[in-house]
Amino acid sequence: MDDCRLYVITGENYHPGRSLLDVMERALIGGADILQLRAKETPKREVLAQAYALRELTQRYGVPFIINDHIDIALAVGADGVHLGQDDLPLAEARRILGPDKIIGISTHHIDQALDAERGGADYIGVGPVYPTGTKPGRKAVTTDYVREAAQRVRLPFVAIGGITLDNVDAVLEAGAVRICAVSAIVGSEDPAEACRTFLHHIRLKQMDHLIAGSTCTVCVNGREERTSARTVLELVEQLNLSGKRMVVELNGEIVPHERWGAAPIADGAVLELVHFVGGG
Ligand SMILES: Cc1ncc(COP(=O)(O)OP(=O)(O)O)c(N)n1
Ligand SMILES: Cc1nc(C(=O)O)sc1CCOP(=O)(O)O
Ligand SMILES: [Mg+2]
Repeated sequence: MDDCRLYVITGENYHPGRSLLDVMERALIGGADILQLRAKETPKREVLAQAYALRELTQRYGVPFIINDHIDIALAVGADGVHLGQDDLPLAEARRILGPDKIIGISTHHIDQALDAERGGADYIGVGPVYPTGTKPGRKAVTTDYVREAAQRVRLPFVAIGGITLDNVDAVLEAGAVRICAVSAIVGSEDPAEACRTFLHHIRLKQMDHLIAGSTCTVCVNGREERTSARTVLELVEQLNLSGKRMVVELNGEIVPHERWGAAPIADGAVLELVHFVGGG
């Protein structure tokens, strides 16, 4: 999952007259590096047949294959894992059934759900819907604010999903996503291979921006912008020559206990308040 950048999900209603296998193979040719079978309105036996066919296709391209919702189908066809939502089988049960090696992805719409999934042993999370989308009508968009929050606070790989198109993907990447997931913008496009190539081009350009900016990021410390290569609160405190000082550290509005400084990640845009006690008595 770490290396995946472009996650493509099936959506048969988006390509009338073109076969599922043809469209998904075009996505793979364009560089999709993880595929999910999601078929909400299809009879289960048909989903099973589609799953066998996509298992064979993804194996040919050496790409992980995930089944949405149906753990039994994932096991039957030897898929690499499943994707589960907040109302699907709980993560712990799914892990018990699937064992330690299968990939389990969990949809999240709020940071608390993301942190729960992380603690519960998910392999990745979905963060969305970033924008309103006809693929999940009626779902409130979480906006790029949640993407930004996930980028700062979640250590697990996450994929941004929901209403992402070639017109808005830069804003999602700018918010800190490094993995993009899409249905309609890819399988509904005239040329899914070209759509994938263009998504990947945007993703790589953003990766290059990060490299060019070096390994530093901009954080706001007590109201002042600082560039830092620190990746944790502990490293930042050391870089500011404040080690050993009695201090309370607030990261993005939350106090970080001293024993967690070494594990508290700092990402671009982090806001820190370092309250440093001077003198005694
Ligand atoms: C990568 C990814 N993220 C989110 C979802 C949505 O899953 P869920 O919330 O269970 O909703 P349905 O897809 O089942 O309608 C997903 N499938 N994949
Ligand atoms: C299936 C799904 N899950 C979402 C979530 O936020 O959990 S958004 C979504 C739809 C993604 O399709 P499109 O790229 O066409 O908007
Ligand atoms: Mg589901």
